[in-house]
Amino acid sequence: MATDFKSIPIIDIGPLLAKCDDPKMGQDSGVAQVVKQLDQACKEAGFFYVKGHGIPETLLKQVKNLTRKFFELPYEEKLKIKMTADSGYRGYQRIGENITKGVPDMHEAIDCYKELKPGMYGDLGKPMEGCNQWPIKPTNFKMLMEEYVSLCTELSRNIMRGIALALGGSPYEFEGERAGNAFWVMRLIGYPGVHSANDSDIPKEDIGCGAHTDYGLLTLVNQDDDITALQVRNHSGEWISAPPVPGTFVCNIGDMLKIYSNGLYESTLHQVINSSPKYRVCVAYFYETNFDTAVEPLDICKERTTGAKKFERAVYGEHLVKKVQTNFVC
Ligand SMILES: N=C(N)NCCCC[C@H](N)C(=O)O
Ligand SMILES: O=C(O)CCC(=O)C(=O)O
Ligand SMILES: [Fe+2]
Repeated sequence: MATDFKSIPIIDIGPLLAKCDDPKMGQDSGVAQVVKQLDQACKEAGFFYVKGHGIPETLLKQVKNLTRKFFELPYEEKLKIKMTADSGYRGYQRIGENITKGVPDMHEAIDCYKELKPGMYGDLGKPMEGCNQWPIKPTNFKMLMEEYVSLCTELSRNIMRGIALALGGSPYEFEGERAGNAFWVMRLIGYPGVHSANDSDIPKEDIGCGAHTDYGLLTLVNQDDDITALQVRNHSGEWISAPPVPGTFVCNIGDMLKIYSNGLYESTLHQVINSSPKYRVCVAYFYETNFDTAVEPLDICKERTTGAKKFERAVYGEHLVKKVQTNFVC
């Protein structure tokens, strides 16, 4: 249950990563320390920063810089990889095309998804079938982003081992049938800065991305180092900023982990408002369950709550498809 947190904790996950391939990791005191911090952060805020994650800061910067370069291209160039339903919702969407709760978001983005082979998940997967659309310019775009995705996937699997322990399970609760073949989403996002009009107008603060929860298990946010724009809602409804902490990821819990944990951990509402004059870039990676997994509260979590299940089972792929089919104006 979210509390009235006023800030978001920073967790050094180094000791967890050092032991995450050891089946006895749960008995290690360094791991136990990290697990305790993860449990507290997931209960209180559903948000935490991670440091000691092993992904080089130079790579974090490179993916943001390439993303920034792409958004600086002329509109016609960006349209070459335009997102459509036929492209499996993969590709470029212009500012205002993504809508959250009926309001256009003031961001542009490239959406990428793990590629699904045709027919792989029958009718369920059909809307998401397609190949990612990578820009031809800059040339190393695809290679760098695919490298980044594979590092984020591995890191997320390891953080989920810690979260599985935090829930009182085995480290492998979120592998095999549940998330052993994890689906992923990556959004390369650009938020224009506020432009005060020349005639002393009060600068208009547009919503970069309206209040929402994320859909899957765990999100890794790699945000620009110099602009505070991400806000997280606490229990009493205040918006708490998640300022950049260079070299870290902001992590948060998605809807599927809320269900698995029977509400012990919540998928916290968050929004983005860029009130700086500068353009802001963010690369968000979403680690999900297997595409066709039917998610329902884990027994260990029901026991730790009231004994009764608080959420009905949900098929991740259905949840995602429902979202993407209503997220866009076109
Ligand atoms: N894959 C994820 N989580 N994307 C988050 C996008 C949030 C905005 C979207 N319009 C919405 O209303 O969900
Ligand atoms: O831009 C950010 O900091 C977060 C973006 C976000 O919440 C999302 O894409 O789901
Ligand atoms: Fe989000």
